[in-house]
Amino acid sequence: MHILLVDDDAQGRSFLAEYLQLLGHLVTPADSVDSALRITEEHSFELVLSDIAMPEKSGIDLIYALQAKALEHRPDIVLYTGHVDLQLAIDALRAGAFDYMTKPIKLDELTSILERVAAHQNIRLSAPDHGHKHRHKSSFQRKEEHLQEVQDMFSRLAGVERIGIFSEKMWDVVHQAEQYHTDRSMPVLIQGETGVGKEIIAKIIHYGTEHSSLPFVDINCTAISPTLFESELFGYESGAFTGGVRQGKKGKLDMAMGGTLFLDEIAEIPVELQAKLLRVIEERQFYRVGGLRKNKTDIRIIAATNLDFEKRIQEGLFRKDLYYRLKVGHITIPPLRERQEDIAGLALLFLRKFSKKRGKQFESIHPQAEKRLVSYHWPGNVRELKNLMEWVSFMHDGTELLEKHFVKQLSPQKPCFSTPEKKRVERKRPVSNADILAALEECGGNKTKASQLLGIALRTLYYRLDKMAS
Ligand SMILES: Nc1ncnc2c1ncn2[C@@H]1O[C@H](COP(=O)(O)OP(=O)(O)OP(=O)(O)O)[C@@H](O)[C@H]1O
Repeated sequence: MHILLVDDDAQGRSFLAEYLQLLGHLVTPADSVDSALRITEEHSFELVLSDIAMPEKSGIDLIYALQAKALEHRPDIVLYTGHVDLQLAIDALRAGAFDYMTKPIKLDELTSILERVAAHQNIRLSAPDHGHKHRHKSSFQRKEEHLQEVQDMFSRLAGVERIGIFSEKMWDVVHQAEQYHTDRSMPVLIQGETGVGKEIIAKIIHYGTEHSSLPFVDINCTAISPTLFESELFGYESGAFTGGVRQGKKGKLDMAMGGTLFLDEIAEIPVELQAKLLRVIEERQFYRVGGLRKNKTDIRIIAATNLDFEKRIQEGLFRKDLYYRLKVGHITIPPLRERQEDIAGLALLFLRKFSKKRGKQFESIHPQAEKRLVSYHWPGNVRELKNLMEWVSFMHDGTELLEKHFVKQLSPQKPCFSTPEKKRVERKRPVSNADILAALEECGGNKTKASQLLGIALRTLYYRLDKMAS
């Protein structure tokens, strides 16, 4: 890579330059932000590696100045600083830095960042070209190679199932998650529509880069009744309930000790439990149901929601103090339709995975089919795309995914049922699994239509289907 190295300290600069050259990179040094900006007018770089604190302008000023320039090729920017300051790191990442390091720079950390920048730059260079069929195909093949590289890296880093990241917006999200991983005391709130990948990001925050073997315990706040919620979360002492286990039971807080408690769908936690949860987070201790002894906690809290928190607060359904306590760290995952660069890569990843599982041949996606996938609005986000690819590899076979394989499954932009509200009011009993299957059949497998027919949220339908499948 061609690296622009910006540091006012000549000694530090030459030490770093020497190391980067030893790794085979071409290094251009600069001693200030202004001189770096002048150099970028004549040369193009894959990486700008810069100190944050410099006498006149800072590394963060450099990010903004580079963003304002119409560069032919956009470099990734990595900043470093002598102060361990999480806020500064967050500011740098928010400004658009690719990553952040603290001095003294650890060479293995630097090497791993360089590898990630190289993979990221490769993805940029292989952005799909929709103009010409043959160019399109070769760019797709290049993308497949990089996809492999990136997936391998993520399965290694996060210790979770293979994930695909192809858009800059998602790379930014992943970098923020890795940054939050470094401070366990900071609660993190993840917001985003249903199916965008909030749980995956929660796992990256938890597992981080060193494959944490500490527990990751999740609790779905919508799936448990208020009475059970308390015993699920706090556990109970022996004799607390008639019918409870004689020797008592550990709660999720106990199970998550030393690790992470992931509170999914947090905005829907009953109001009466919010004060108790706030107390646990603030005091880091809790009572079991029926217990007299205080138990200490040492857990990281990550919460997620797809609801509008501000609205819940205004409606009196969520405590403001708990909201602010949870969102000390904060990540928003954009919906899939706002990161279209992810769609083709993820579709191919899922298509191959499910084809392999079912002994089918699917290997690639026809450009017309890709165009259709990319232009669809994906109300169920990545989960909907994943389910669609599973359905296709179940129903069809071939080497290339064609538009006709899936087009009938896509829901129209506008719901086809004009009176979903009326239907919702008419339903008096809870939706059973049989109702769900019947609705899906009636709607030809289209989940958006089926959820409207049933009068339940699309995400509730996905949740119920996941439960039925497991
Ligand atoms: N980047 C990705 N790569 C691979 N799979 C992904 C990615 N993002 C999401 N998925 C898959 O999509 C599905 C939905 O993701 P996840 O459960 O993390 O979403 P969520 O935002 O937590 O949804 P909900 O709000 O409904 O709980 C999962 O099966 C997950 O594995």
